[in-house]
Amino acid sequence: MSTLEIKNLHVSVETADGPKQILRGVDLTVNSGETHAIMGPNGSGKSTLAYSIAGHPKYDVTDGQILLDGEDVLEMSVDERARAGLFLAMQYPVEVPGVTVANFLRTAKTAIDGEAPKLRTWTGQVSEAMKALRMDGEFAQRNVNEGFSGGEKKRHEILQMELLRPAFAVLDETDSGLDVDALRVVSEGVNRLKETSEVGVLLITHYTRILRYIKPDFVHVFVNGRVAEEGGPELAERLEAEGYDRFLGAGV
Ligand SMILES: Nc1ncnc2c1ncn2[C@@H]1O[C@H](COP(=O)(O)OP(=O)(O)OP(=O)(O)O)[C@@H](O)[C@H]1O
Repeated sequence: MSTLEIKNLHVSVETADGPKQILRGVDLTVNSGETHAIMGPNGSGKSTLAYSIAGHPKYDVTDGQILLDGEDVLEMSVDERARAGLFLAMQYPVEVPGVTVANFLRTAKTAIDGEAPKLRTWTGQVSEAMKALRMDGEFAQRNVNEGFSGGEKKRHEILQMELLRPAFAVLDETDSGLDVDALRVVSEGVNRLKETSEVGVLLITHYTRILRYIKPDFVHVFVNGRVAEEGGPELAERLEAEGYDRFLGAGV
């Protein structure tokens, strides 16, 4: 069993007006096999947490710790974090012109495992995962995210996750922009990984609809760079019914 611990995390970002403090003391522990939903109003710092875990250079950790089984994640480079088992499905996946999906996936798998996967087994795994995600086979020959629709980009993020089989996956608004069918297909992908591995999931979302497919064990409400409230799945239902007014008025 693995544990991802976030302790008293403070993060600032460099802006045109100087550094801006975004995270102001986040504490969160995710164990293998658990699913944690992170909800909260726009601008409360959810993506900042995701990028800080992944190691985006724009985000400066000014205090606190991120530990993976006691190892200091903040000392690791981005690729070391990926090899250690951390995965981020991005809110806005970037285009990589000139690199096909097939090449990208195989290169990532090779970098993470330290050896190239056996071609025949790998090709079979990729086409099976693509089929399960209702992705046309020709996708493998397209350049990463180039001309992909919003839904196709999100499916591609989940395809990577299924094939790379991380210890911890952070899904940053993977549900946004998906139609109902795509939402179900993407959720099934996450659930397949949950059923066949001990993955711990941090699911950033604005909507409870994805939580009907991917059942969270815990829900955390982010407000103004901190966790303002924590609870079980019922908390998500309450937020949907009541909104965030009670937090915003309280000056948390
Ligand atoms: N590079 C940056 N330059 C300036 N401000 C930034 C930058 N990155 C983040 N911020 C600011 O930090 C705050 C938190 O942003 P973040 O994207 O983490 O919030 P969020 O909770 O994910 O929001 P949303 O729900 O709208 O996606 C916002 O006010 C945002 O404008």
